Parts: sequence; structure tokens; C-alpha cells
Amino acid sequence: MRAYSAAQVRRAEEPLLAAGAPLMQEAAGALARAVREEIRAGTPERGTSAAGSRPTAPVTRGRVAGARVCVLVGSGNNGGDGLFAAAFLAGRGVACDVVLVGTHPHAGGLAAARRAGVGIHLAGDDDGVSVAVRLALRSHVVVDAITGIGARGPLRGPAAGLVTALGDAVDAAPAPPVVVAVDVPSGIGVDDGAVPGPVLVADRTVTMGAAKPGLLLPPAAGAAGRVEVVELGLDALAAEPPDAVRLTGADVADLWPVPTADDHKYTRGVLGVVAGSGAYPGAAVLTTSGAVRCGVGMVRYLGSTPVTAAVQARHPEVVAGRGRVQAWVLGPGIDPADGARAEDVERTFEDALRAGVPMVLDAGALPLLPDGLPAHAVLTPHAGELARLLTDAGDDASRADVEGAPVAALRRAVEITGATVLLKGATTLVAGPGTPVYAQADATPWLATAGAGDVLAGVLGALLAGRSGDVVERPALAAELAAAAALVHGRAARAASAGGPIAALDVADAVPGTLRDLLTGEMMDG
Ligand SMILES: NC(=O)C1=CN([C@@H]2O[C@H](COP(=O)(O)OP(=O)(O)OC[C@H]3O[C@@H](n4cnc5c(N)ncnc54)[C@H](O)[C@@H]3O)[C@@H](O)[C@H]2O)[C@@H](O)CC1
Ligand SMILES: Nc1ncnc2c1ncn2[C@@H]1O[C@H](COP(=O)(O)OP(=O)(O)O)[C@@H](O)[C@H]1O
Ligand SMILES: [K+]
Repeated sequence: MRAYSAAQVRRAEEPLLAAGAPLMQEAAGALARAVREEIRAGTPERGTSAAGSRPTAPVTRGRVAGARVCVLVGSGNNGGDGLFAAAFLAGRGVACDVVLVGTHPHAGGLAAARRAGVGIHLAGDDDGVSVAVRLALRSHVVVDAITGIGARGPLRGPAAGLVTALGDAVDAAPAPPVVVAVDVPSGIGVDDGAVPGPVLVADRTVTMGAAKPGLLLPPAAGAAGRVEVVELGLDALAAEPPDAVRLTGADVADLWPVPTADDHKYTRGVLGVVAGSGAYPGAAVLTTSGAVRCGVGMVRYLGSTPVTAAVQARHPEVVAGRGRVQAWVLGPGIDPADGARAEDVERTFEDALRAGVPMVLDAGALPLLPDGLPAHAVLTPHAGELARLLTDAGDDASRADVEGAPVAALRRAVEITGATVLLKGATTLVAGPGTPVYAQADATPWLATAGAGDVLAGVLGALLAGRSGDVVERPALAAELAAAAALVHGRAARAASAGGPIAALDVADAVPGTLRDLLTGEMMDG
């Protein structure tokens, strides 16, 4: 999924609007269809529960007549989409109410809604807000058409009051309405994914023409629910670089190296691993497991005799000692204050830099880095490690700062280091110099467990080893491959979990099945 900024979308719409294309009618039609789907998917209980708080007749599966919909309408074209959709729905027998949040609603849309018999209400003051909340709570679906790509800053005035009050009421409702956002949840940072003020959390977002960055990027993406793009024929976007990207399973199938009859283990890629130490031997096992399970040609491990023995007890195929490699993983389970191990990392890093070999720099390697790294070096910090990296470079950043504005922190780290940076989290973000931000939300919160990051380092190392030559030739590929590794790691965690707890090694063990499903097209997205 490729996401474009508000300005890019406006530019792409211009020629179509100038030619008289009925974009708003198409947008409103698609929105009305989505609302009808939500009504049809609703169970009969939803219509009657809430301790009888809904005076509507129960909605039978598959029918929309008799359902109630409440549309929150702002003063711009986003509100226009909502008004025309309300008119369509009323024509299908849906009981529609519109709550006007701004003073100058779209004139054509308002006239159409009135003609269709839609109830029109005003949320201009506290009384209006109370009425609107009551209308919304007795509805099956609430449509948020307050602001779209024309929003500036946090919601203000009555819009802010209504969204705050309604958000609280929906949270407390025993049978809350389904919330469908038009284009974006009103109040999010459309281009940067910020949440600067109140936002009504949506179950589904129907976005017009193309996805917007705020629908993919945290924290705003968390308010968007399922995102559905309505095709409006914005062909001009095909020639533009997207601002944000989310890879799908099919993208990963295209990126993952698949051996052919001409291959042998050395052409498939050899990964060198400097991970684990006397204090953290497990990191060596987890990192090599992640790599071995990806089907890399060979893994070479560099570490002390007892840690090497632990690695080989789990994976007899791992080879001990130096040799030619196509990529490195440096740092998991290594304390930068552990002189001998830090020296192993630094020495190998210098060799890798000279040889021009791609590398993953994780955990203990991060504080040892010089500036001016190549884009084929991929740093894999979590938010705490990224905050430290920025602070060491002279920016004053806390973990909370990184979590509050992760994209800005990520971009800053790329700027400072020159490297590709993968920021781990519930949504894993990746960017390199000049690349879009990749935002992958493929995992399960069960993945937040010790050692999971070591497995990711191994998976990414294996992928970089397999595509080493391509990465060196086209360093921007490193970011895409890192996003692909995050997808595989996240999907493997989901497969291993199936709703229950997992240990890091379970994630590595689920990688072969996950890759098989992705490569054979048996794993669907979503
Ligand atoms: N250009 C077009 O013809 C199309 C536009 N479309 C829709 O139109 C939207 C863009 O429309 P607009 O450019 O009119 O802009 P919006 O409708 O997104 O927002 C503008 C309105 O919101 C108010 N507003 C802005 N910031 C606010 C804030 N922080 N708090 C409260 N109110 C705020 C403004 O005063 C103005 O009334 C898209 O998001 C999409 O939904 C679609 O219908 C497709 C076609
Ligand atoms: N809430 C969450 N939901 C999904 N994945 C998460 C969540 N929190 C963390 N993760 C993932 O779990 C892994 C944790 O890695 P990391 O923090 O490096 O742990 P460790 O250092 O113990 O290996 C990362 O892949 C990260 O993206
Ligand atoms: K909206």
C-alpha cells in the first residue's frame, strides 16, 4: 500500500476536477456502500442490545432498511462526501441523521441530504453536542466526515468538543456504534501520523484516491481501523514517489531470494554473525536460528568456545570462525562495555565497511558506531536505543519523545548516521536516505518478548546475505528488504502465537512455514 501526502493527492485530483470528473459522487457512493456493508455485517443483537438504548427495530443480517446512521459533517468537501452518502443511504431506507459541526456545510451535499429526508442537526454548542452524542449512540454506524486532507492542526471548536464527548461515550457504551471515517479519522496529522488532539477511533476508514501517510504511520494509524482505498483514477500518482509504504505478502514474495538449480550454498549467501557473549549466550542461538530458518546458504558464527557450542547444539549446520560472507549481523547480546566482545564487533565492522558488505547493526553494536555509515548498514534499535543514539549524537531525546513522534526520530537518525534505520515496535518503521518510510504492522503484541529482536536481526541478516549484490548496487533496497524482514518476522510471530503466548525461538521456528505460505501465495494479507 502506497500512501501519498495531502498535497500530492490534491495535485493528482486537479486535472480530473478540471475535466468535470464527478469525484465526490464516486467517493460518496463508495462510502455509502461501505456503510451498508457494516450494517449488513452487524448482528441482530447489536441493534437491540445496549439495554434497550436503541429505539430502532433490530437489523436483520443482509438488510439495511430500518438501520440508523449518524453522519458528522464538517464544512469542507470531506463533509460533502458525508452529506451525499447520507442522501444515498436515506434513499435505501436507512434512517439517517446529519450533525453539522461547521457553519458552512457543502451546499450541494446539504440540499441532496434534505431532499432525501435526512434529519439535519447542529452541534454548535454544548446542547447541540449532547443531542449529537445521543443520536450517534443510538445509531448502528457513525460516519466521521468532519475533516479530511484539508485539516490544519488539532481539531478546534465544536469539532473538538463533539469528538471528545463522543469518544468517551463510545468507549463507555455496552454496544457501541461502528465508526467509519471518511478519507482519514478527523484530527490526525494526515501527512505525519501525529495525533495532536482528540480523534474518534474508527473501525474502518474509507480513503479517497490513495492512502494517506497518517493511515499507515503510528500513532495515528491506530485510529484508522481497516483501511480501504477508493479508486478515483488519480493516475498522476503512479509517477510520484510515495511518502509512506506498507509491504504486503505479495511484495515479500517478489523480494525474497528463491534458489534455482544453478545455485549452491555460496551463491545463496553466507551470513556472518557476531552476537552473544558469556553474559548473554542465548542471543547467539536466537540470531543464528532466525538466519538458519530463513534458508540462508550458510551461517558463520564468531564467538567464544562455550557460546559456539551452544549455537551448534541447536544448529549443527552453523560453521564456527571467519571466512567469506555476503552480510553480517553484529551486536545482539553484546555489552558494549565488554572489551573483548566490543573489539570483535568493531574489528568486524571495519572489515565489513572496507569490503562493502551489507550489515545489520543491533543492540550492543549501536553505541559503538562511527558517523557516516553507508545505506547498506541497517541499524535495528527499539525506541529506547534510538533515543540513546540521538542523545549520543547531541539531540536530547527520551524514549517517550521517540514513541510520541517516531517518524521524526527515525528520519533524524537516518540523517545523522547515513544508515538505513529500522525502529522496532508494534508498528515497525524503516527508512534510509531518500526512501519513503515503510510501516509494517504485521505482528502480535505477544511478540514483545525477550530475544524477539535477536531473531529479527537473524532474519534480516539472511535476507541481506541473499540479496547482497543488489543492495550494494542499489542501497535504497536495504530499507525495502528490512521492511520485508519485519513482515516475515511479524507474520511468523502471529502464526506461532495463534492467539497465545510465544517464546522468541518459536518465532524463528515458524519462519519456514511463513515463508512457504508467502512464496506459494497461500498467505493472504490482513
Ligand atoms: N477535491 C475533491 O473534489 C474531492 C475531495 N474529496 C474529499 O474532500 C476532502 C478535502 O476537502 P477540503 O479541501 O474541503 O478540506 P476538508 O473537508 O478536509 O477540511 C476543510 C474544512 O475543515 C475545517 N477545518 C480545518 N482544520 C480544522 C481543524 N483543525 N478543526 C476544525 N475544523 C477544521 C476548515 O475550516 C474547513 O471547513 C478530502 O479529504 C475528501 O474527503 C473527495 O470527495 C474526492 C474529491
Ligand atoms: N506491542 C507490540 N506489538 C507487536 N510487536 C511488538 C510490540 N512490541 C515490540 N514488538 C516487536 O518485538 C520485537 C522486540 O524486539 P527487542 O525490543 O529488540 O527485544 P529483544 O532485545 O529482547 O530481542 C521487535 O521485533 C518489535 O517490533
Ligand atoms: K474524516
